[in-house]
This record gives sequence, C-alpha cells and structure tokens, in this order.
Amino acid sequence: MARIEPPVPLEGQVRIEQMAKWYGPVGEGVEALGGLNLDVPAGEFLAVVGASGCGKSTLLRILAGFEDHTDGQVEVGGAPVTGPSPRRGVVFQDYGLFPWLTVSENVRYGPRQRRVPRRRAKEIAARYIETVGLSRFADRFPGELSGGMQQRVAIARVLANEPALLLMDEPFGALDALTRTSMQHELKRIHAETSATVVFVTHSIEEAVYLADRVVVMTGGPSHGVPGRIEKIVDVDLGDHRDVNAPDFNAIERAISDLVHVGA
Ligand SMILES: Nc1ncnc2c1ncn2[C@@H]1O[C@H](COP(=O)(O)OP(=O)(O)OP(=O)(O)O)[C@@H](O)[C@H]1O
Repeated sequence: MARIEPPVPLEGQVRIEQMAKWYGPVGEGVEALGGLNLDVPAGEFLAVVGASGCGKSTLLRILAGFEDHTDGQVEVGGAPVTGPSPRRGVVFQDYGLFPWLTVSENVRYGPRQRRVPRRRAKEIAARYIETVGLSRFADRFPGELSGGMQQRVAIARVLANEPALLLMDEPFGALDALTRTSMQHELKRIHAETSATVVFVTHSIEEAVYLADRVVVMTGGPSHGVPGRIEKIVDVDLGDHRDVNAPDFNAIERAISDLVHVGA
C-alpha cells in the first residue's frame, strides 16, 4: 500500500530565479547581484559564505523584504516578497533590542504588535525565553545582560513571531568563541524544534559546516568588477552530531575555503 506522507509545511520555502540587484540606476549604479538562482526547501538550514562584498547581506535583506530586487523572481512560501513580514524573522549581529524594555517586554513586543491578547503574548514570550534558557532573566533589562544573553533575547524575540523563515546575518559575529559555540548548539536545537527554514550568513566556514544542511558559496561582487553570484552549493552530509576536528568535517571546510578563494 502506498505510504501517505504528512503534509509538508511549505511556508518557509524560498525560490529565487534569475535575480539581479542594482543599487542605483540599472547600467549606471552598482550591480550587487546578478543571475542568482536558489531553491531552499522548507525546514532546511542553509548557510551562506563568501568574501566581503559578494552580496551576502544584500541577498538576506532582499529575502527579508527590506530591499527591492531589480530583476527576476523572489518568492517565499510561493508568494512574491514585497516587503517585510513577521513570518520572516531577521536576526543581525547587533541585537536591536529596546533597552528601555525588559527581556519579557522585548519578546512580547512582536506578538502585541500583531494584536495577540496581552495574556497570550506573555505566555508566548515565556515559552521562547525558556527556549533560549533565560527564564531567570525575564524581568531584567538588556543592559544588565552579557552580549551572548542579549543575542539570545534577540532570537527569542524573533521566534515569538513563530516565523516560517529565519534570516540571520552574522548573528554570532560579536560573541566570544565560547559563547559562540554554545549559541551554535542552541540554534541547532531550536531549528530542530521549530522546523523553520534558516538562511544564515557567516564569515566562518567552520560555523557554516557545523550548522548547515547545505552551504552556498558566493563569489564576485562589484569590487571584483562583476556582480555577486553563487559559485557553488555544497551539501554537508555529516549527520546531526558533527565534530569540528573530524577529517570529513575538515575536508568539507577545505573544499569550501578553496571555492571562496578561487572567486576572490
Ligand atoms: N546601499 C548600498 N548602495 C550602494 N552599494 C551598496 C549598498 N549596499 C551594499 N552595496 C554594495 O553591494 C555589494 C554587496 O554588499 P553586501 O553588504 O551585500 O556584501 P556582503 O557579502 O554582505 O559583505 P560583508 O561580508 O563585508 O558584509 C558591495 O560592493 C557593497 O559595496
């Protein structure tokens, strides 16, 4: 008998076809990205690496709806991206918390904006503050927390909107090595729990290989006289428990590093 597959949540699915991005007038301004094609299935963890200026942040901002693309198609969940949406959560390197609100109030802010009733918003906030391990700090202000803790609040705040697509731009770039490693563990767990699609921009190839199902390697960029483009997409078939010192891990890291440098 044919097996019946459960319905697949497609809301976090990304489709980019022949996308170009010019800053300024076409033909006169800066062509940051050109001829970009990318399909990300719902629930995938995709990392994006590449030398400075190849257009990683531009790609992320376009997916977030903060920036228009110039040509081609950009769809999330089967619908064109026309502007920002709480269904697409964005986490940057600087945490962007409201310093005058407590941790709980920061996390509640999104649901309250979406007119979720006060009590329900409080419950949602408590749940995601627990997810990031900060329940004891719910009534503290961001200024009383370490950088790693503030970044956890920023993640909880985005998760409280229950996004189908989580867009992260160097989110752990400002953290010390130890905190960064523990945040990577947590993000892996959160991804497994939420089934959100993640697009994660990083300068660290090790971080990309540790976290991602696939790694997009971008090259070019206006400073090289060509638009940024996707050089290659590398599958990371290393299973769930990855050892950054294992030979197969290092082999993938080296292959990606070679691709990044070929383009640079
Ligand atoms: N608002 C803008 N106006 C004009 N050019 C821009 C603008 N934003 C980015 N660019 C240019 O577009 C190109 C891609 O920039 P982007 O920030 O996306 O690269 P990146 O790969 O994220 O770089 P980095 O790793 O240094 O953050 C760069 O050449 C940059 O100078």
